[in-house]
Amino acid sequence: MERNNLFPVFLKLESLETLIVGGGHVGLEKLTALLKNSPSAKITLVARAIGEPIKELARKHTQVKLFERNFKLWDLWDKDLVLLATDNRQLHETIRNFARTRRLLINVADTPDLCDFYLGSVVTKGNLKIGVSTNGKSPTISKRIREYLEDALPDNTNELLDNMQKIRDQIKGDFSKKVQVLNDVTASFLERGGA
Ligand SMILES: C[C@@]1(CC(=O)O)C2=NC(=C\c3[nH]c(c(CCC(=O)O)c3CC(=O)O)Cc3[nH]c(c(CC(=O)O)c3CCC(=O)O)/C=C3\N/C(=C\2)[C@@H](CCC(=O)O)[C@]3(C)CC(=O)O)/[C@H]1CCC(=O)O
Ligand SMILES: NC(=O)c1ccc[n+]([C@@H]2O[C@H](COP(=O)([O-])OP(=O)(O)OC[C@H]3O[C@@H](n4cnc5c(N)ncnc54)[C@H](O)[C@@H]3O)[C@@H](O)[C@H]2O)c1
Repeated sequence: MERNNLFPVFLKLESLETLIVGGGHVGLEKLTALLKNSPSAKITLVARAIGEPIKELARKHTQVKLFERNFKLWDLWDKDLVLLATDNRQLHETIRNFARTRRLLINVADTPDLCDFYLGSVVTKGNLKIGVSTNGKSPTISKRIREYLEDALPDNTNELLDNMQKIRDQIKGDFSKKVQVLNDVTASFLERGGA
């Protein structure tokens, strides 16, 4: 059976520099996804024309910097992550090739072959976060699985995490004893809908 070989990570976007190129519909989607997860993400968005919804978002998140002009290669110089969302495929290929020489990680809208990473559907309940990927097979199924998990996870999930942190801090003894206690107290978490 084919399998998903992508390696998931959870990035601290407040301490990384992210560049988005493109200020239309897809640029807005990517910016929204980043800010929804990481409201303080450091993001620079460059586009020849920037739509009003993006300008509105940038007014609410003052660390987001907008530059309404053509992309320039030096936009890549101080960046860690790059997301391309223009309507110019040739430009995407050129930027992608240059970004790779600098070992930048890049996502190219609608072109999985040019992506080093994909965005996923994201379930968030307080401190719990679950990322969903279908390996690019069907973003719509990712969205459906997100909706299913959002519904299925108990509302008190974050309370449970807070309680677990307290228990973790209190348990004394060696490591294996600690792991055993933590496993015992969570054994029936999903059956009972919370501890
Ligand atoms: C998860 C999510 C995150 C986000 O973007 O924030 C995301 N796409 C979302 C929605 C969505 N995107 C599209 C539709 C229309 C229906 C459809 O085509 O299915 C819908 C559904 C909708 O909007 O209802 C269009 C589309 N998307 C891609 C292609 C190109 C291709 O597949 O070749 C095309 C065709 C464009 C065209 O027609 O030309 C490619 C990618 N989209 C991915 C992520 C990556 C794979 C994730 C995975 O493995 O699951 C990947 C590979 C790269 C990337 O973008 O990172 C977000 C759900 C947010 C949520 O949870 O609600
Ligand atoms: N809108 C969708 O839902 C959708 C769905 C599937 C695929 N796509 C594809 O995704 C791509 C982007 O779609 P969109 O709807 O966001 O397009 P759009 O026309 O709304 O936005 C394109 C953006 O790219 C900017 N741009 C173009 N050349 C530039 C340059 N040299 N430097 C800086 N900025 C530049 C434009 O100013 C604009 O902000 C297109 O290729 C489209 O075919 C879009």
